[in-house]
Amino acid sequence: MEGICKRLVGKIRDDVEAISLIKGMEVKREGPCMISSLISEQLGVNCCVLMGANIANEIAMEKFSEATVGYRKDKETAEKWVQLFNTSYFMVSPVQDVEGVELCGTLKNIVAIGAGFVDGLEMGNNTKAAIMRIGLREMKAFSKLLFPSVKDSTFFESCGVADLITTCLGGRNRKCAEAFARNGGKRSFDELEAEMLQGQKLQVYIFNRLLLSFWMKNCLVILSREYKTEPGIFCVGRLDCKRGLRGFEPSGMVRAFPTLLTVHEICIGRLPPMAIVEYSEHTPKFSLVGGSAQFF
Ligand SMILES: NC(=O)C1=CN([C@@H]2O[C@H](COP(=O)(O)OP(=O)(O)OC[C@H]3O[C@@H](n4cnc5c(N)ncnc54)[C@H](O)[C@@H]3O)[C@@H](O)[C@H]2O)C=CC1
Ligand SMILES: O=C(CO)COP(=O)(O)O
Repeated sequence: MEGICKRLVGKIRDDVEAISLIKGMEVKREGPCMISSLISEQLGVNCCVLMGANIANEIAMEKFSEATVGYRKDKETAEKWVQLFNTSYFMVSPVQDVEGVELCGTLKNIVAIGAGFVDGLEMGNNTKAAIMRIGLREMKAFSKLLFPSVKDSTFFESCGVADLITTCLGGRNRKCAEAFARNGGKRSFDELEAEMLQGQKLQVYIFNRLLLSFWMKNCLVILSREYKTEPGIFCVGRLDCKRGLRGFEPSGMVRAFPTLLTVHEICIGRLPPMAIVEYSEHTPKFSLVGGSAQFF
């Protein structure tokens, strides 16, 4: 994104308004970076986001769907985006929660991989629904951990539960994950992506691959920062913000976000596809992130 933005610097007017349709995020050494923030910072413009249950070929066929515009402060601009995108078959609603909307569009892709594993293992609809529900709960918790301003209500908009459902039923991540599980994890995602997606790329696979390293490198930073404002809330596992990384246990993260991290472990071959249910069935130890009601 930075490379693309750099090419635009100096070529656009100051009063330009931007909107990002990119479902993903950059993971930098200093922490996660939302694409809308990156665009705002690089180009010095306000940037909203448009996310929702919007598999492209269905929209191209003008089948009815909904979408969500996430905005920061300026409702008037959000209303303009709504007016611009709204059609008789594409219904757009504004939500003042840019990070929440963008994180929904990002994190649902990880849950979709989990749903694909369930399909590949032929475990049925109840199991898939369970993974979707547990995944949604972890999406919300993880989003709020990153941005405490994220609203619960955002997860009930098109960008939230609706996008999660469509992606887990008909998306590309689900499709490749199904094939991955059918092959017992023996064929890589890169290989399956090249073979099955006809030039399309998996969504946020990179983020997924980096999830664990992101946690290792950054959770202390995030936790310490937030710890100052919300005492007692941000303790994962035996990580104690005051004591630094001493006593840090990756298993604490698994206990707090079993589904998101199990998907990661399966993708990199550390766990077999079947682990998706073995770990997800453990009740997440939300007490580990303390003040659990604030997240879940
Ligand atoms: N296809 C869909 O149903 C939907 C897609 N989106 C979003 O729209 C965006 C585009 O999606 P698609 O067209 O389906 O994806 P795609 O996989 O067909 O195309 C993505 C393109 O981005 C290029 N790319 C990747 N990294 C790059 C980089 N660092 N610099 C320059 N180019 C790079 C890839 O080579 C590829 O050509 C994605 O961000 C996706 O999250 C959102 C909603 C629905
Ligand atoms: O974001 C999407 C649907 O809203 C596209 O989903 P997939 O990337 O899973 O195909």
